Amino acid sequence: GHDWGYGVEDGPSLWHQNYPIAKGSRQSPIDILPQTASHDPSLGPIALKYDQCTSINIANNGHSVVVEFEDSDDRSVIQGGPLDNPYRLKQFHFHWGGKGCRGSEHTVEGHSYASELHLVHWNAVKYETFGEAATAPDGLAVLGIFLETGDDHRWLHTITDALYMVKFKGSVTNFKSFNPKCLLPSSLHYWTYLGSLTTPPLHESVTWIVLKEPIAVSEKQMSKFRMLLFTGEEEDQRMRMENNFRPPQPLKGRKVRSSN
Ligand SMILES: NS(=O)(=O)c1cccc(F)c1
Ligand SMILES: [Zn+2]
Repeated sequence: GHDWGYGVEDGPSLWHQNYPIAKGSRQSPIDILPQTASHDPSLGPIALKYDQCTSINIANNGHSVVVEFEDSDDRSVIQGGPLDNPYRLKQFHFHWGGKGCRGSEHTVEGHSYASELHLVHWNAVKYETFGEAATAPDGLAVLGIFLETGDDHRWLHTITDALYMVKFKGSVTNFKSFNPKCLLPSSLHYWTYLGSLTTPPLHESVTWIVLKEPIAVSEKQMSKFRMLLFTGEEEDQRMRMENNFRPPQPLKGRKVRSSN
């Protein structure tokens, strides 16, 4: 049922009631301090092999808008950097704020961005299914990309133009042959640390790779995300989908490494 959300009655400060790991030792997101992040020369570049990727659909799951991918083989993977294996692309989704407000999950020296894109990958070398990987300490790798408001993003239109089709919670529509490579910034320099899912069940199974360079999107494009609803078509109380981000969590002694 509806056991968690981002409201006053079910928001991030209450998630620990049903998900005690919310107070765990490797929770996400975090506030990243670039000066404290150690430059690790052993950290190679990340490689994104998305050319054969196959998007399937775009859906409103009541918490975010998600684009799912065909993950029955290694056609689209992230590898290198802190990762020992290639991790298979499963889905991507976004977190954002209200009009003109901040909405990213990770922050950089307390600075938050308008939105944050998460590309979710799983370790299909060691685990049979995404579900199994999602509960393993080295099961998932999530690539985080900051979105800041500025110029129109040429390729984000493909996504924002489809959002009207998935306005209500539970709606899903075809979304074929979208390659998320077009959403990457020019630099793949990153910070990396061991963390968790940023929504329930908050499993501590994520190697986070957060790109330093944000991408620019227009306020108009951001406003289209805010026309999505947390609520279903049948519900009479419409709730605009916005501020669907978890605030930074305690670092608890973790080290953040920098690619360079
Ligand atoms: N926001 S996130 O940590 O990327 C995430 C939350 C829940 C499920 C998932 F696959 C990814
Ligand atoms: Zn996310």
